[in-house]
Amino acid sequence: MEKQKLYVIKIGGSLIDNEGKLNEFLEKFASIKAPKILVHGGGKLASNLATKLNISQQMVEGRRVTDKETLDIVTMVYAGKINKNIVAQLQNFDCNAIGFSGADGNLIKSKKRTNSEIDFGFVGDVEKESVNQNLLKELLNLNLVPVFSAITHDKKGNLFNTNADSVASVLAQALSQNFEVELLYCFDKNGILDDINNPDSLIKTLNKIEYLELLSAKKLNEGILPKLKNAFLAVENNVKKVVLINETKLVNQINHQNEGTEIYL
Ligand SMILES: Nc1ncnc2c1ncn2[C@@H]1O[C@H](COP(=O)(O)OP(=O)(O)O)[C@@H](O)[C@H]1O
Ligand SMILES: CC(=O)N[C@@H](CCC(=O)OP(=O)(O)O)C(=O)O
Repeated sequence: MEKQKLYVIKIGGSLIDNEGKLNEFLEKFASIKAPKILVHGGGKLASNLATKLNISQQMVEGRRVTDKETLDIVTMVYAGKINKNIVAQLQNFDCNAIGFSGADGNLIKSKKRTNSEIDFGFVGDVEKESVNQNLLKELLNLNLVPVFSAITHDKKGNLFNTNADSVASVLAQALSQNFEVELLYCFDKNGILDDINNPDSLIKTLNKIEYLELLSAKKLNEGILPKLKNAFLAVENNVKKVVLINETKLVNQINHQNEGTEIYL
């Protein structure tokens, strides 16, 4: 039997930081007819609040080192302010959104990140087995639209900060068992650029070998690193289509006009 199409769509800091652009995006997202899940980051907003509160922040390879104070900030900002605002805006566009952290309904478990030379603190890593896909399927069957922040839990009472690109990837991987999943990473560039300063240098398709070449040529840095790592993990784990696109191109992408960078093995 043919699998039903499902979109897993991830948005990040620069869009969330701009109320007007975010609302435009959410109106387009709400208009997608197929089942869909939204995953949001919000790193910029969390960094701004931390600066105001004089709590210094450190990013390593696109991931935030998260001490207890920072965990409180990201929980409030991601699972609170941003998640609830997005849900309210989607409701305004007649999209029956429901907001979650990974702890809600035990939807996404994570394990403290330990496989690194530095201690990231309260940062949790996720894998496709971490996703409670039975509950997610039930929610989608009810025509609800799950909206995820990147806060997860270990089921021992601890919350963890998880990279939002990783959350989107594992959701897409887990749901690929039952759906034909298209994973879209929406961000502020047109896709992967060969020259970060030239918006016309879009790379339309990227396979693993070309990716490793870009890495060694130092053409990829910081925020794009977790995005690409997770994009490749998704295609390696049966996600049907993975594309990195400009956040203004969502409707074109849904209408099959490929405009960003499509990821291949
Ligand atoms: N080769 C590249 N092509 C596109 N973007 C790149 C590249 N190298 C680095 N980047 C940077 O990665 C950023 C996206 O990562 P990030 O800011 O973390 O996005 P988000 O918050 O949406 O997850 C882009 O805005 C860009 O500055
Ligand atoms: C562990 C870790 O790095 N978590 C991320 C979660 C938010 C995120 O990914 O936000 P963007 O998608 O807007 O970058 C962070 O705190 O920045």
